[in-house]
Amino acid sequence: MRKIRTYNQIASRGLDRFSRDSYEVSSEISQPDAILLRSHKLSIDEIPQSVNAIARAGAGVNNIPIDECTREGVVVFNTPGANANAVKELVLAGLLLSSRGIAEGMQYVKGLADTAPEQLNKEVEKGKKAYSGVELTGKVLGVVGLGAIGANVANMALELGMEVIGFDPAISVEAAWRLSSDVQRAENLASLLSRCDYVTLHVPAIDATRGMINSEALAGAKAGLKLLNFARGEIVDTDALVVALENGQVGRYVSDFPSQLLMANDKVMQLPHLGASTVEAEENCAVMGANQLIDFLENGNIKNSVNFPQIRMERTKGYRVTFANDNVPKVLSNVLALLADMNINVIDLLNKSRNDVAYTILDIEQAPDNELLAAIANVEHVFHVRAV
Ligand SMILES: NC(=O)C1=CN([C@@H]2O[C@H](COP(=O)(O)OP(=O)(O)OC[C@H]3O[C@@H](n4cnc5c(N)ncnc54)[C@H](O)[C@@H]3O)[C@@H](O)[C@H]2O)C=CC1
Ligand SMILES: O=C(O)C(=O)COP(=O)(O)O
Repeated sequence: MRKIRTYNQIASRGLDRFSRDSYEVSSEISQPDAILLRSHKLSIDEIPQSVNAIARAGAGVNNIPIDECTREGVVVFNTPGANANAVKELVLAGLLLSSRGIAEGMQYVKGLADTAPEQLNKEVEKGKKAYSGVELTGKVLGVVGLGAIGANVANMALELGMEVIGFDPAISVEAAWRLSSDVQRAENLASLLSRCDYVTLHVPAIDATRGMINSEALAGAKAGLKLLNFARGEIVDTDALVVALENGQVGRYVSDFPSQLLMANDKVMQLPHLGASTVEAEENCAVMGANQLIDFLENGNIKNSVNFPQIRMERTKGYRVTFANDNVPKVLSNVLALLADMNINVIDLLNKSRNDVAYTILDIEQAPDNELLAAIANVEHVFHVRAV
């Protein structure tokens, strides 16, 4: 019986992927084979030795201690694109909320609850001028990060009649294919900020992006910028934002990562972290995360990992062993020499690497015993071995 420890609310369509005959799935398990989670901030102490893999049902993996996981041979997955449409639709809401007096107007109408029915229409007409706004069509939108979400947002904005400028120094080939050729390319963040009425952020929280929207960046922005942050709170330097809101450099800030510092600011609209909270996105992410875990636990295959190479080997016959090692010469040949010494025949093997990590799937003729697994683990530079 394999064990899956869950954190957060994972959609049941995903959990149902684990057959009850072979898996125990619960938020109470103490020695799991794998972890399935969403935004829970996972500390290294919550990852016992028994864990071989962690799947993030979502995009951002800044809640997982990836470097430590890699060192322990723990494969970390995410579910690229599975919630991109949900975020795109909330960004559309953010664009509208920052342009029209929707939230404030609703608040105003609620305040008229005690108005006499025959007076209501008159009061509404009297007050409405305070809530008029501007249209999106013809305005310039800057999209920072053109991955699964950013590309979707950029294409949507073109359909709304906006002019779209994108910035992504590391855009992937697939993302570039998804992007309309009408999206203009900014050479750098400063150039994008200086030209846009609206800017929406869709980058991961990594060292290069934390605080990238700082006082210097904001000082170069077009005055009255409407800034949308549905990426991560820490990408925007909140202290700098408070100043920019005060001096009018930023006209509106909409985010689903609320900050205490911005609570009382009338120019700020803060939502709960709702970007991926739709039935569809929650199901897509949970199913994709569960499928990836199952294929890894049962076959050693890796798809959509953020720290291990992509690898897949068809299962034919024999017994499967996988191992991870530092990506240096001679490790594979040393393991094969060891197998030869032990008179163990190899049926098939596949070896892939990514940065400092190499990973091998090995199908052998006889069932691996503890002695064999220990011998492979003892080969210099091997740091994880598993009989699958
Ligand atoms: N609010 C919410 O509920 C959600 C928020 N997110 C956040 O959005 C982020 C993006 O998600 P996806 O588009 O699915 O990821 P993705 O990996 O498809 O796209 C991220 C893009 O950012 C680009 N990038 C990285 N560093 C950059 C930099 N310094 N400047 C400009 N571009 C840079 C990458 O090249 C990549 O194209 C996630 O990492 C997560 O933090 C994701 C899903 C839901
Ligand atoms: O996928 C992401 O990066 C998200 O931010 C979504 O977070 P959630 O799964 O809703 O806690």
